[in-house]
Amino acid sequence: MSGLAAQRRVVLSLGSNVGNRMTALQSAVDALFDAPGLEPVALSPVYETAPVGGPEQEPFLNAVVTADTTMPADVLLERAQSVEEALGRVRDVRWGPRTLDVDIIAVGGERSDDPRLTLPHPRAHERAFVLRPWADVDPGAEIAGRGAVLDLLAAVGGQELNRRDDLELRV
Ligand SMILES: Nc1ncnc2c1ncn2[C@@H]1O[C@H](COP(=O)(O)OP(=O)(O)OP(=O)(O)O)[C@@H](O)[C@H]1O
Ligand SMILES: Nc1nc2c(c(=O)[nH]1)N=C(CO)CN2
Repeated sequence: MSGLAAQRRVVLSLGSNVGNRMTALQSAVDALFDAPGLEPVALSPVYETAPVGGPEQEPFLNAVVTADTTMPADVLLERAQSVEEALGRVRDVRWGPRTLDVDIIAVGGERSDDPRLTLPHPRAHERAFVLRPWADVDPGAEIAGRGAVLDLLAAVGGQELNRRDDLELRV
């Protein structure tokens, strides 16, 4: 999958529901953009969200980050996973609690069904905690093969989320 790639817009989803959640999100932003290769475009507002799926667990803080890059998608995944590991993420329970989760939602219009990196993210279209902050920073966004983010958001029901205007990510 590696090789030269054109510049394209990438969409990353950040989530935390263990420990100091805001510190985890801000540290993730710092680490993602610390190394060269990823140019920040926008940081969404921060939302407090009820857990979707998995065991009973604490509420999450979620946000979306957009950036431009020429990095191949698999290198981007390595960056995302190394940021998760640096923040102490232990992979145990599926959809369970985590200090930091970095999901790659989209890499331009690329599509992949490789289980190591599925693009667009296979569950993004049904997650208000991804769609709401993404639409905040890019109201015209679309998920390849699924449709407009705002239409998808309107179709998702019953996922509680509250915008936390007292919290702000910075780059
Ligand atoms: N678009 C993607 N973004 C991040 N990881 C992905 C993606 N597609 C496939 N994966 C793979 O999914 C594996 C599990 O990821 P992770 O532990 O973050 O899942 P999760 O956050 O618990 O659940 P979900 O995938 O529903 O968000 C990773 O090892 C990774 O290789
Ligand atoms: N509210 C919320 N729920 C989740 C989240 C998340 O980030 N926020 N992440 C999950 C696995 O990626 C599963 N469920």
